[in-house]
Amino acid sequence: MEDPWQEAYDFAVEVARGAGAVIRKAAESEIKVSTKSSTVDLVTKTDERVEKIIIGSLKEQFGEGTHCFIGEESVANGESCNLTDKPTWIIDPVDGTTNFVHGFPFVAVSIAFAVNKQLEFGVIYSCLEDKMYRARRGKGAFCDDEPLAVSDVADIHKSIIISEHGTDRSPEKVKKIFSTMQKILCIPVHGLRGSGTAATNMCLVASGAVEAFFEIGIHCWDIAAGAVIVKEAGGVLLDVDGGPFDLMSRRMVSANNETIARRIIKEIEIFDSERDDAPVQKKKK
Ligand SMILES: O=P(O)(O)O[C@H]1[C@H](O)[C@@H](O)[C@H](O)[C@@H](O)[C@@H]1O
Ligand SMILES: [Mg+2]
Repeated sequence: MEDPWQEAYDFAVEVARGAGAVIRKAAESEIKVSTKSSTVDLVTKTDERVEKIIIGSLKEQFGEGTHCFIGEESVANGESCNLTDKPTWIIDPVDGTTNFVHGFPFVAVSIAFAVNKQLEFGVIYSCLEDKMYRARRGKGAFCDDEPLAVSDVADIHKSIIISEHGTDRSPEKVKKIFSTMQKILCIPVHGLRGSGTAATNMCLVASGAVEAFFEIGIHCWDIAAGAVIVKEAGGVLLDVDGGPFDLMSRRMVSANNETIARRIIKEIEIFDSERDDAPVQKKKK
């Protein structure tokens, strides 16, 4: 078959749009909040409901047996987070749950699709802004129907860099995060930013609004769709140690070009973050 995944890509766009409409509606009512890995790792009924809607629609369309699913809330409820060679959907139903809870206006639905561990496409619907970002491997990145291209800034002094603080507030990690930010700010760069959603941050890199986004502690569902979108917009992805990008490693630098990425990497103070695909019995509580 010439183009085996086009139908799946088109369907993912529609599913993401529908999921975003559910989130927008839920944002109008009272939001009940629970916590997951820490007291600042928030989850709501909407996260769970939207993930069920997305996975339910995908299963109905493509069959249960042939496709695999890695979803943020399913993993939180004990399902496996192993990326195999099978066609696999990687889903963050509400990226930016803290923003959603507080009414901070960046919340995204993130859906990616990988085959043979290679990301084939990514769809990010920034649902409060009503912007649909999408990209297919080898076929370009778009916001709505406009092609996306990363910024052409090569001088770090003329850049805006995004990073986030994550949800692990152990003092030694927070110290490293702030020390890294301080060093980057003092390069100096034009500014540091953060939208509160990794998916949206990657769309900002892809659209040229910022030069880079990096974070340690994110999960595969936060960045899988964004990885395709950044790459197809002409950007680069690297590990925070300068090695190749590894989707399951929970760390990443995405940038408009390698010069900017490597300049940031020089300043990053790396800390441990257990891999998404770490064997379950070895996972720390
Ligand atoms: O939990 P959600 O809102 O899906 O994802 C967020 C991560 O938890 C947080 O660590 C990260 O900083 C934020 O960018 C991300 O999108
Ligand atoms: Mg997320």
